[in-house]
Amino acid sequence: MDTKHISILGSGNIGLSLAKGLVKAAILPEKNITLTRRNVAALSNYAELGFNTTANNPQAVAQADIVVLAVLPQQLNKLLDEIKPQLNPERHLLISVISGVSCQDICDYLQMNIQVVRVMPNTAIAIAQSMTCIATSNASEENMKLVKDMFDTVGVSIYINEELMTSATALCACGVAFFLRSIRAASQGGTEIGFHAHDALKMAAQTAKGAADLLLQLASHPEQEIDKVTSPKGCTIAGLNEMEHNGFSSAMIKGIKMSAEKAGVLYKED
Ligand SMILES: NC(=O)C1=CN([C@@H]2O[C@H](COP(=O)(O)OP(=O)(O)OC[C@H]3O[C@@H](n4cnc5c(N)ncnc54)[C@H](OP(=O)(O)O)[C@@H]3O)[C@@H](O)[C@H]2O)C=CC1
Ligand SMILES: O=C(O)[C@@H]1CCC=N1
Repeated sequence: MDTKHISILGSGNIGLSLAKGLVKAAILPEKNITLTRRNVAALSNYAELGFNTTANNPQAVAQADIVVLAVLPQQLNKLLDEIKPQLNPERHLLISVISGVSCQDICDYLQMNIQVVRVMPNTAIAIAQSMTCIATSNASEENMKLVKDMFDTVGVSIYINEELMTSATALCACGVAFFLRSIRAASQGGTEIGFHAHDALKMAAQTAKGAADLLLQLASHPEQEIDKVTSPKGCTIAGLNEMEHNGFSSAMIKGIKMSAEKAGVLYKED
């Protein structure tokens, strides 16, 4: 893909994670990536690394083949107003990572039939470990493949129906925070039972990574692996049941449902 130029409009947490991932996976060099934000001074470290940085969105669009929209949902309409004169449906492919905004919402707002691919990565894209969901209502198969190939190099990606995008947001994008909070809680428990905080965090994180890899590498079910840990009358089942009495699974399920509901109204709330 080294002949393409990607402009990421809205280079905050996810936009920068994406840029780092693309470079790390050698999909594109820094010079083929333009990063924008209004406070462009905050991108000075990235300019030093060789990325193009600017606050000028129309100029960034004019340079690009692929335009990534990565602002907050409530910032989108203003951005679309700004770049509309530069957008060319024959040339540009839009990739939107914005939660709660459909491909059709973008075409309707622009009053333009431009190809839009909706992508939901997570921040682990910075280390090529994203779970990325991809959907469209109007992009060509060729462009869908291009986007999937791109995101496959920075983690695992799947196509989903666009109506499941807000669910994917909750499970996979918000999910990073949910699992991190679980690891943090485990480390706090570890400190209470005797480990220094930094040791407890490392031990909890590696334990979580091993547990996830048991599922991914062995293609097994969580309960199958849990059964191997829970010795009869043992300490694991005692701890696990105590957690369940306090609503562990229920809290995670309710949180994911709440996030999915919220993801669905982010754009409309504006
Ligand atoms: N964070 C995550 O894990 C994920 C986020 N998303 C989605 O990605 C989008 C961005 O989220 P996130 O990165 O967390 O948010 P951030 O607030 O970190 O990033 C948004 C960025 O957009 C910039 N921005 C705002 N308006 C403009 C504009 N007109 N032109 C150029 N830049 C602009 C802001 O900088 P400045 O104020 O300087 O302009 C800011 O850096 C959201 O829609 C979110 O739903 C999707 C998947 C995962
Ligand atoms: O919290 C949010 O709204 C964004 C979307 C998914 C992850 N972060």
